[in-house]
Amino acid sequence: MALLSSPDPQFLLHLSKRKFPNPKLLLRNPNLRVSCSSGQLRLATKEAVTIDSSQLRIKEFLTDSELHAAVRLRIRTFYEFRESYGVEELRRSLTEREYEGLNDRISGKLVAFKRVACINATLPISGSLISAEGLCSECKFIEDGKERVVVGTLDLNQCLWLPDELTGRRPEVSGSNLMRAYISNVCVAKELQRNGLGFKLINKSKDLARVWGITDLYVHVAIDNEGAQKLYEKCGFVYESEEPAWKARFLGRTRRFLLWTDLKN
Ligand SMILES: CC(=O)SCCNC(=O)CCNC(=O)[C@H](O)C(C)(C)COP(=O)(O)OP(=O)(O)OC[C@H]1O[C@@H](n2cnc3c(N)ncnc32)[C@H](O)[C@@H]1OP(=O)(O)O
Repeated sequence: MALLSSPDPQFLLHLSKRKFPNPKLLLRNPNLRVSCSSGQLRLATKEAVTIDSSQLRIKEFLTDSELHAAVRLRIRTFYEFRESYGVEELRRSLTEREYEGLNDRISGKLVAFKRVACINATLPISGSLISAEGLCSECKFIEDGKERVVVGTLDLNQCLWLPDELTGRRPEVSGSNLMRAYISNVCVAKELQRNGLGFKLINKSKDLARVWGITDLYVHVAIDNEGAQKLYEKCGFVYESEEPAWKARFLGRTRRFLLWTDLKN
């Protein structure tokens, strides 16, 4: 199998014009789509949306409507739905369940969480974003009478551990002084990935964590999610531990790494 981590579009176009005997290509460039039928490699460039950085806002959510939009982005990113009878109902119930859970964590109803913030990256519906119709209709919200779209989101959780996840070792917990936090639910709209949004969101969460007095920040990542691992590595996270295979099997999911970064400096 050919493994291309940064395929050159010209090279792929060249390949696509030829019969390719066994074109099993594993592509990791999110802006390229490759399909293959009867030995013919087909290449399509996904509609890439560029960002006007001057319009980008990254901050903790303010309104209920924005929180709903952030949850819709999560459901859209983390679940794959096949269009079929009842799929809308399923989407709605997942969204409601996630919204209620997040709202409970943020409003302090769950004692295991000392403090939780949902940090969103948002853009106005204008310019090149208009071409991302699905994203705009699903993830829009109103702010000061104007429509904006949640294009990236994550949670910052100040707590000892997250349910069903590995627990960080640092810092040792003394008294009620909880200086450990975890980032979770990191996602960027697929139309806008590789524009630096993930990096900016993580940096924003580090800033907020410092304001909260956090010294040790953690994130869990599936061992096969290379894109996210590279992002966390770029943001200064390093390996601390990994989930045992039996536990991942028991929970019916891919094994996770636990990554750590020091916020003391
Ligand atoms: C705790 C958790 O939530 S783990 C789950 C993480 N979330 C997901 O997997 C959901 C689906 N994926 C996504 O939403 C996005 O791809 C994210 C959040 C992983 C990355 O967001 P993006 O905005 O695309 O990342 P961003 O553009 O900031 O990339 C920063 C760096 O991360 C690395 N990176 C990001 N995506 C990839 C990728 N697909 N392949 C390789 N490297 C990648 C690169 O080093 C990149 O720097 P570069 O562009 O200068 O090379």
